[in-house]
Amino acid sequence: MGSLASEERTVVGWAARDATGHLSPYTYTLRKTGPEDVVVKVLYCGICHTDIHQAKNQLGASKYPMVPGHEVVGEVVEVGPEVSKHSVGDVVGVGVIVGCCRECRPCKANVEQYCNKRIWSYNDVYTDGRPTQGGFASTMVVDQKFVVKIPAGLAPEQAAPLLCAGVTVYSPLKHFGLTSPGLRGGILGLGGVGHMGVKVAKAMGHHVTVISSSSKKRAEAMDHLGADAYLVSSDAEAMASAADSLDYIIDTIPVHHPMEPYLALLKLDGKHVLLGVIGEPLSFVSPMVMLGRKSITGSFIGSVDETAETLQFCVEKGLTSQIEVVKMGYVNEALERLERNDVRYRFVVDVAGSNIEEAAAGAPTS
Ligand SMILES: NC(=O)C1=CN([C@@H]2O[C@H](COP(=O)(O)OP(=O)(O)OC[C@H]3O[C@@H](n4cnc5c(N)ncnc54)[C@H](OP(=O)(O)O)[C@@H]3O)[C@@H](O)[C@H]2O)C=CC1
Ligand SMILES: O=C/C=C/c1ccc(O)c(O)c1
Ligand SMILES: [Zn+2]
Ligand SMILES: [Zn+2]
Repeated sequence: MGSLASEERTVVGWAARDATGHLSPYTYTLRKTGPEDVVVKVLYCGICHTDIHQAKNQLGASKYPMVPGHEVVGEVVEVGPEVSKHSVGDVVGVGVIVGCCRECRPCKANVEQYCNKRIWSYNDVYTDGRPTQGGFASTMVVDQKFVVKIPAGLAPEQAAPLLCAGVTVYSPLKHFGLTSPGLRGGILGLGGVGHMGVKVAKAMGHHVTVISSSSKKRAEAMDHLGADAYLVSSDAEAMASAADSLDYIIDTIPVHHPMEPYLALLKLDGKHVLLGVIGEPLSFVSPMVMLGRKSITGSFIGSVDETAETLQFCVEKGLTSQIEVVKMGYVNEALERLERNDVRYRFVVDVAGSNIEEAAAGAPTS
């Protein structure tokens, strides 16, 4: 590594250049190491459905070139002089957020993901005016506040999906008081976030029903993930017999979908927690929530503290994510397969094992 803060680093990432969302090698520079910055050599980075939403401009605010990736596990290779949380050699994680104002109510309450001045790990602008770029890259420079230690006992590739998918389910269960054993939960959409939902909810002692768009994942859900029941959402009879049975639903569907069939599954005071990013209005008639005092709410990832808690929870409970590890050269196929619901359940890119700097020699720069 070059001497501390002396120069900007030139790194290689895989970037989308337009709304096709196709990623290709891209060379760019990172800021000099600031006093509170940690330089992270990326080892692994998970592929979240949000990476598709962003790379393909499905949220309408994408800027290119864009290096996605926000389930980043890496090794600390350099620290700024005022870094106290991390040391060179630590294995650490970086998630969706890399900056916040530190002054607003959410920041003071340590739920900085709800800061209106949050800085996203990619497709955003950092305090120095540069674009932020994510974890499908050889290296990131990140403020120590947004870097979590990966605890001993978690393999780095296993830890990657916990940094978004894992904490995204852990946080609302905790926040909404849904951690007591014996609760009956529904996991709607068995993908990257949903499969962590099954695992986390089971580890909390819940009775877990997977609600899926097909029966394809039934055997795995019941036999491997430990779900207690499995509903196919188009099976009207099965859905009707499960009416009024769930304390909560964790809804991870990434596209527009009807709400009423799922609201009907909730018991009195049941909660429907929306996690999927959907850019069109969802609809339901008011008696669907009035008659049963049901709540429809949402939740956004989790704080840095909750991320550390999620990692610890997974170590203590022996939870692992179910992943398919791929090289960076496969990332576009992986994105396509994720989009067509063909992964069990999270792709994780072996970034360090893909030699992207060497492979990209001669690739286009900014
Ligand atoms: N709120 C937050 O903080 C976060 C939000 N997200 C968002 O959550 C959503 C899910 O992310 P992720 O788990 O990575 O995505 P995945 O694609 O891995 O999983 C989504 C699952 O939803 C189901 N699904 C997919 N398409 C459809 C469809 N057309 N109709 C009905 N069901 C469908 C599938 O499950 P099945 O086969 O069982 O039907 C699929 O596996 C995304 O919108 C993502 O952006 C992600 C992370 C954090
Ligand atoms: O995957 C993590 C990000 C999720 C997300 C949630 C809500 C929203 O408006 C986004 O742009 C992203
Ligand atoms: Zn994500
Ligand atoms: Zn703030």
